[in-house]
Amino acid sequence: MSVAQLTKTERDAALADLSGWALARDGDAIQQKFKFKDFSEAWGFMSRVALLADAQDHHPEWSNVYNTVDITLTTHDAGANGGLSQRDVTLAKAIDALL
Ligand SMILES: C[C@H](O)[C@H](O)[C@H]1CNC2=NC(N)=NC(=O)C2=N1
Repeated sequence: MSVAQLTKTERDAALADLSGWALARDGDAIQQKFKFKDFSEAWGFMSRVALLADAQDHHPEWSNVYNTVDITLTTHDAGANGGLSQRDVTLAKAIDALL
């Protein structure tokens, strides 16, 4: 199902309201790298994000290397080939609220 892509103005406003997220993929995604004390802390964070993501039916693209978790948020169903939508911003805010 198609989801509305944020306009440039909406995107800039959303970004100003988030902490630590940067635009990626020519504005079609936001990305942040999180760093933890060790693997256990990183995995605990990922578990909590996974529950949030599934509850929102909106899933991150991510990778983990020991104590770091790199998250990219984009909406597959927005725009022609994926884009940034309010669903990404909502999930990013919920992730920020975990920390
Ligand atoms: C059917 C299901 O609701 C969709 O495929 C959801 C699942 N999770 C999703 N996650 C992300 N990141 N983008 C989507 O467009 C998306 N769509």
